[in-house]
This record gives sequence, C-alpha cells and structure tokens, in this order.
Amino acid sequence: MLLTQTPKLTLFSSRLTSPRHVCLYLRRGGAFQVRAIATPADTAEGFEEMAASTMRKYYMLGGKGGVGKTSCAASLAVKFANSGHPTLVVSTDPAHSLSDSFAQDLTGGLLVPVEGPDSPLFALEINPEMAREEFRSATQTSGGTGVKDFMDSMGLGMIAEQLGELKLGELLDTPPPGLDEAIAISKVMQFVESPQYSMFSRIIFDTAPTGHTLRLLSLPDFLDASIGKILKLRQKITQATSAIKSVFGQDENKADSTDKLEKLRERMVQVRELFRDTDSTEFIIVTIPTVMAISESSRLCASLKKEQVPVKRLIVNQVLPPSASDCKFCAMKRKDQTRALDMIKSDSELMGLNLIQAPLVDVEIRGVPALRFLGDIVWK
Ligand SMILES: Nc1ncnc2c1ncn2[C@@H]1O[C@H](COP(=O)(O)OP(=O)(O)OP(=O)(O)O)[C@@H](O)[C@H]1O
Repeated sequence: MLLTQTPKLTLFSSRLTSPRHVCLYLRRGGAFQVRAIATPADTAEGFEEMAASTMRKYYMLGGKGGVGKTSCAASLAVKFANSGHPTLVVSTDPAHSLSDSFAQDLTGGLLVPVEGPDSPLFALEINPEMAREEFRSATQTSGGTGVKDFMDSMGLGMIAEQLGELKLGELLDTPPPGLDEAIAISKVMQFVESPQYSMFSRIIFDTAPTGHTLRLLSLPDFLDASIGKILKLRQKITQATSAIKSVFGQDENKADSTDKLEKLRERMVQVRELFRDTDSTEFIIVTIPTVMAISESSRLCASLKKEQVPVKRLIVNQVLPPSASDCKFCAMKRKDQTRALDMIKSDSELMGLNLIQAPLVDVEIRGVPALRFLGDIVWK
C-alpha cells in the first residue's frame, strides 16, 4: 500500500512493533529499507524546550532511595533559575536533604531564598508530620475514634460496630502511607495559586522514595472511597443522634469537621489531576545502573503509566566515566553497570523513555556551583 511518496524514497508500509515504536518499510528504487522510529509519546524535549514556555510547569523527580533524586532536582532548579525562570523546589521526602544539597539551612517549613542563581530560586522543605496532624484532627472529630467514643457513650453500640467493621478507627489512627506527601503537595498547590506566589513558573518536587510515590498515586482513589464511607456514616450518625446532639450542642463542630474532610478529599483529587496533567506536569525517574535499581524503576514506570502520569525521561545517575585504565574493582563495576544499562534497552517499560546518563563525579555535589556543574551535564 502506498502511503507517502517523495522523489526518491517511498514509504510503502508501516507497522506498530511495540506500543512505543513504529517500523517503517521504505523503498528507494529497487532497494528496501526498514527503519524503526519512536512514536511521539517517546520524544522528550531537551532542556531548551523544557525552559521555553512561560506557562507554569511542574516536574516531579522520583526513584529509589539514595540514587540522586535530590541532586538532580536541585540541579534542575538551579538550571531553570539561571535560564530566567523564577523557580520553587520543594522536598516532600520525610527525610529531607535539600538543605544538604544546597549547603544552606532550608528547614522550618517556609520558603527560603537560595543564594547564587540569576533569577529567584526558593526552596521549601515540607514538614510531613504537620500535614498528617491536619488529617488526624479532621477525621477524629468526624467519624474516627472521636465519633466511636461518642457513639459508645450514647449507647448506640450497633453503629459503633459498623465503624469497627469498616476498620475506620485503624485507618484514621494510622493514616495510609503516602498521605502526608499528598497533603504536602496539595498544600504547595494551594499557596502557589495565591497572587503572592504567582511568579513561580517552574515548580520542582523532590519526592519520597518509590514506595511512597506508588502509594501516593493510588491514594486519591483509596481516600475517595474511605472518606466517602466516613461521610456517609457521619450522615447516618447525624440522623440517628440529631435529637441527642442538639442537647449537647455539638452540631456546629461536626459540620465544621465534615467540611474539612470534604476539602481534604477535593485536594487529593486535585493532586491526582496534577500528576496526570500532560500539559503542565512531567514525572522524571531517577535511577542508578544496578539491576536492583533498574528493576524498581521499571515497576515505578509501569505504575506511573497505569495511573496515566506523564513520564518521558529516565536519568541513569552515577555511571562510571570512561577510562583507559580500569583497576580490577572498576572493571568489575563497569561490567555490572553495562549489564544494568543493557537491561534498560530490553525492558518494555523503560526502553521507550529518553535516557539521560549522568556520570559519577569524584566530588560531592553540594552547593549552587556544584549543582550548576551537574545541571549542565544532566539537563541538555
Ligand atoms: N552523579 C553523582 N556523582 C557523585 N555523587 C553523587 C552523584 N549524584 C548524587 N551523588 C551523591 O549521592 C548522595 C545521595 O544523593 P541524593 O541525596 O541526591 O540522593 P536521593 O535519591 O535524593 O537520596 P534520598 O532517597 O535519601 O533522599 C549524595 O551524597 C550526593 O552528593
């Protein structure tokens, strides 16, 4: 079948060989050629395009613990700021290391200006404990142990039993993992929407290690269902005890906490939408060339795709730089790294991503000049 014709080259057929590759069958005169090309989903733009638009963009960097997420996130933030973008870099990892990376005290849960770059660069280390407390205080007065105690004290054991069956007490006393990070992200979204912070055109999240991110992604649906149950139960309880409650004068307080829960649910949905927004968001996976890290990255990538999170780039950090004379240890290490890098090429999840290799450098990457150096290697 003739699809397109140029004076010299004829495309006579094309076939989708994998979800991310198209095979083109070409003919030039009597000779045949087969060419594999990436589908548009594959093509991640370079840094110039990442910095081109003035529209606000969010970048989330995630991966296994210790692979260099913070270093890559901080170096991207410095590069954006030096390209004229007022930038905010946020750590939602409970074990923050932004302060160490910038060699500056950024603790305290407030925006701190980072000294050095050409345009404003601010950093924020979010305190996840505070976010968790917010959830606890909202739920405990609206269907958790607070309501359970109240029901018990009113002798309404049956409804209290229902609470037990739903395991709500458990849920509310130990909030699900990932919730603190989701709340932290939604808080950042709230304040960057205010006119005071509208100047930020690039917002970078240095996220918690993979496990947290995976849970965070499935959290909105889980919470949606759980909070939905709590609110339904809350409604039942309100009806059953309205007469008693009016005597005790608790109506106002309960309505307040129900509002809070509904707002929390809305915010979780907002976070999910942000993660899925292909126009404004990109999730960048950071890994190292080891079999374990690549396997974990592959699982992360599959989960991101399942959750419809846009992912185009894979940074393989700490790759041994070329050397003419490897010692025995380095030669072994290089062999291992080559094997891991080969895994990426045949991994169905990772093979279509834009691969960025960052070398293992012989100095610790700390402070803006070092981050600028790393940024110029990674973000091209
Ligand atoms: N390419 C590199 N070459 C040399 N050292 C590096 C490189 N990338 C990161 N490092 C160093 O590795 C250590 C861990 O890096 P970093 O804190 O960025 O990782 P992380 O993935 O954010 O860790 P965590 O999961 O603990 O937050 C740091 O000491 C950092 O300076």
